Amino acid sequence: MTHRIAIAGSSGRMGRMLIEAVLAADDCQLVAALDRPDSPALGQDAGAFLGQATGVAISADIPAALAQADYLIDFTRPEGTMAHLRACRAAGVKAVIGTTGFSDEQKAEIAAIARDVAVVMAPNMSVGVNVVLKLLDVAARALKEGYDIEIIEAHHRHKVDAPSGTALKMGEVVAAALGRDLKQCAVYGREGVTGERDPSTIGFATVRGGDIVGDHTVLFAGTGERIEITHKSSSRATYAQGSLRAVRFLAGKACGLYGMDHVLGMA
Ligand SMILES: NC(=O)C1=CN([C@@H]2O[C@H](COP(=O)(O)OP(=O)(O)OC[C@H]3O[C@@H](n4cnc5c(N)ncnc54)[C@H](OP(=O)(O)O)[C@@H]3O)[C@@H](O)[C@H]2O)C=CC1
Ligand SMILES: O=C(O)C1=N[C@H](C(=O)O)C[C@H](O)C1
Repeated sequence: MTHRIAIAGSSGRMGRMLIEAVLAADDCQLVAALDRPDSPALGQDAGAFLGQATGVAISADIPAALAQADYLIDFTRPEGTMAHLRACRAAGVKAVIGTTGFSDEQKAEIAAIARDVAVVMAPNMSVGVNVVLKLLDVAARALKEGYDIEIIEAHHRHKVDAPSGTALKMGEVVAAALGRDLKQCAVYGREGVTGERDPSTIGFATVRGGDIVGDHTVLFAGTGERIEITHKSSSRATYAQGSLRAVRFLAGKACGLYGMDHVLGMA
């Protein structure tokens, strides 16, 4: 079976990685590449950055792109993803969403759209991070008492949202395992005279610099010992390969909102 794929944000860091992965996959066909209406890349061949002619020109015409596609893979920004998803619902095109930084209202709208069309959404498509999420559930349940929990993430200088979607997901997993609500217990940075640490909190620290692809550590700090569970990405190819696994998973689904835990058989 050939999966006909449109890529949104095709000139972005992930967009390019996805185009390369789709072109290399025997069971996938690149049928459209989208960018913003003011992008200087419009009209260029989607494979130009690889020195490859694909015959697919980068365009801003969302309905025309989706008319040729069975799937859209979207790593853009929340407002872009929402516009693309509404068009996916209208066109009956399944979606893989990697974008992070959605508001609660946007997440609710995505869930509503997924009642009509199948969607995989995950803040991190790598197999490794999704295994780490399972490890965190086990660790948090075992370390319920006497351990302070801090989540530290580091990314490249171009990242616009903080904490990362992955760090927030890690916080949600840990909070759920402890029976806490992340919205009530998260502390996003500290400054000045903060007072002693409240043991019921989950702290977040964000580092931005250079070309760091994506590092995440969850620290369980007790008395006399500490446990650190760390994942480090050294290539965006893992996110692209995870996205193609999500496309193949969606082939068998008509509607519903799924995560990478479903795709990887770990739900
Ligand atoms: N789930 C996962 O595994 C991963 C998720 N991400 C997430 O993916 C997203 C993109 O990351 P990255 O590729 O590094 O970002 P880039 O900034 O490199 O690329 C974003 C692309 O989306 C386009 N874009 C921006 N805003 C809009 C819009 N409103 N409508 C349509 N297109 C738009 C950009 O165009 P222009 O340049 O013209 O603005 C660009 O082509 C981020 O949210 C990031 O956190 C990243 C890696 C892995
Ligand atoms: O913007 C990035 O680069 C990344 N974003 C995702 C996130 O916010 O968690 C995933 C990965 O860490 C890379």
